[in-house]
Amino acid sequence: MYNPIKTLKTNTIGTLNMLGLAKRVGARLLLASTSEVYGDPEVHPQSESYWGHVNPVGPRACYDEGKRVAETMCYAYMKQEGVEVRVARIFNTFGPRMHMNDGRVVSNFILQALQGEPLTVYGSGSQTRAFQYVSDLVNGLVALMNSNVSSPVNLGNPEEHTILEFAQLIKTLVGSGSEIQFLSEAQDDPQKRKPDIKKAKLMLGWEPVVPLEEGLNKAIHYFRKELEYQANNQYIPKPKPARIKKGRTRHN
Ligand SMILES: O=c1ccn([C@@H]2O[C@H](COP(=O)(O)OP(=O)(O)O[C@H]3OC[C@@H](O)[C@H](O)[C@H]3O)[C@@H](O)[C@H]2O)c(=O)[nH]1
Repeated sequence: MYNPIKTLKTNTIGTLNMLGLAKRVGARLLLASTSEVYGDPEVHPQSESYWGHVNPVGPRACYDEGKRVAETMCYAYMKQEGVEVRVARIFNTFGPRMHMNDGRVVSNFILQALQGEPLTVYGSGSQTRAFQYVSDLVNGLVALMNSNVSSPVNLGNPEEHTILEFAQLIKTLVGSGSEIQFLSEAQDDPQKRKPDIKKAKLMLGWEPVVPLEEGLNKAIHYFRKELEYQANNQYIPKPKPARIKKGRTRHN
């Protein structure tokens, strides 16, 4: 996490401000919550009824606990002030126009594979994740906002992969000769993660439709173009014009 305190402030004070605004103008508020509320789960797959297993003082805590309290605040404002809330628990999502350096596994592996650098697997790579394409998420969020479901809903793709399998898949799709490099395990890294999406299917009529490889090919295409663009548009600073001194004009 780049800035834990800012992350915590955004998730707590930011959500509080938005809830106050929603109350004042009578708006329905969408909270982009996260699968991180389940922490390193003891239940698999994770359904919305699971309370989670988060280390409150670990390195992920500012994000995880920040989102957990954001959910708490939503339901306090709903019950006490009548604010309408919709809470999406979003699982790992990717697609074109994601930030190249956001540090998550999809962007890291694609960039590394395209640049011929080693793909950095944290730990043994046996931990699992389920990756969702961005347009599926957007459709789920629209369906949620248009529904009358005020309790939390998982939005994710339930197709589960180990991180090592995922590294190999990216290498194949990119056609890359990069090696796989094993680095030390990230502290408190969830070992398994897969959404139970029964609730979204039943109550929103929603499920992901974009196959993983199709989505990854679109993301790879985007990253390739971005790298080409950056290589062709290096910023070359122009020499500054000479500074003209203010003050009395000198007459020599
Ligand atoms: O270079 C990398 C980056 C990540 N990883 C591993 O890949 C897995 C996925 O890590 P990511 O950083 O992409 O993100 P996570 O899945 O842990 O959480 C992310 O997606 C789900 C959302 O709910 C969270 O809000 C978001 O932070 C982890 O096990 C991580 O250790 C690597 O092995 N190498």
